[in-house]
Amino acid sequence: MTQFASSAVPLLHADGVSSIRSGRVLFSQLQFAVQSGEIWQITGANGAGKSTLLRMLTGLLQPSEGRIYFNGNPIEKVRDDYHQQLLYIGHKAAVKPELTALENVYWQRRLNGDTNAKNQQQSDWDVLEQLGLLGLEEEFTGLLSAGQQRRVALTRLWCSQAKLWILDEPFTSLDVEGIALLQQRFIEHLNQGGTIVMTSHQPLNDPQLPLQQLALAAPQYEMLAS
Ligand SMILES: Nc1ncnc2c1ncn2[C@@H]1O[C@H](COP(=O)(O)OP(=O)(O)OP(=O)(O)O)[C@@H](O)[C@H]1O
Repeated sequence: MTQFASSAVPLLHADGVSSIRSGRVLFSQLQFAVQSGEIWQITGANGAGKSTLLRMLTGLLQPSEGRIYFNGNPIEKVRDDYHQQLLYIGHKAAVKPELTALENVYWQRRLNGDTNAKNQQQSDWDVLEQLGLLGLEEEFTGLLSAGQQRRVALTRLWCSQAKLWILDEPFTSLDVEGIALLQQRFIEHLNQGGTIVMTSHQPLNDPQLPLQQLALAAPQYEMLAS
C-alpha cells in the first residue's frame, strides 16, 4: 500500500485497482486518493467502467486486482463502520413504486437508522418541499415521471447523516432546475465536511464545487472475425 503521513491518510484510497470483466480489461492499476471535503467526478465513455468502479468503491464488487482503503483500512476489514458512513445511490432510481413519495422518505429515514422517524414528519414534508414534490406526496412513486422519481430517490441526500456519498449518474432525468438544486446540495455537504465521489456525463458547472476528475479510458473492442 502507498504510505501516507498519518495526518494525510485519505478518506478513500484506491491502490492499484483493476477490473477485468468477461475477459476484457476495463481499467488497470488505478491509483487515487480522495480526501475529506473533496468532490470527485469519474468520467469516461459508455462502457468505460464508471459504475463498475463505483461499485468497487462501495465494496459491492471485488477489484480484480488491488485494494480499496477507507481511513487507511481495507474496506472489507471495516465493512460495518464503512457502510455506516457511506450513502450509495446507484444508477437506477431505487424507490419503492408502490409507496407514495412521503412514505418513501419516511422509510428512507427508518432504514438509515433514524428511530425518531415517526416524530420527523415535518422534516419529511420539508424535504419534499425542497425537491419540488409538494402536491405529489400522496401519489404512488411508480406513477411519477422519471425526473420526479429521481427527485424522490435524491431525498436521501437530505435525510442521510452519511459523510461519504457515492452517486452514480445522480443528474439522470433531472431538469435544469433540478441539476442546479442538486449542485447546491453538494456544496452544502462539502462545506459540512462531507465528501462525494460520483459519475456524470454532465459537466458540473458550479464554480463553487472544488472538483477533482478521474477520466477512464474509452473501452477498446476487438472485431469478431467475419
Ligand atoms: N455483471 C457484469 N458482468 C460482466 N460484465 C459486466 C457486468 N456489468 C457490466 N459489465 C460490463 O462492464 C463494462 C463497463 O460497464 P459499466 O456499467 O461499469 O460502464 P459505465 O462506464 O458506467 O457505462 P455508462 O456510461 O454506459 O453507464 C460494460 O462493457 C459492461 O457490459
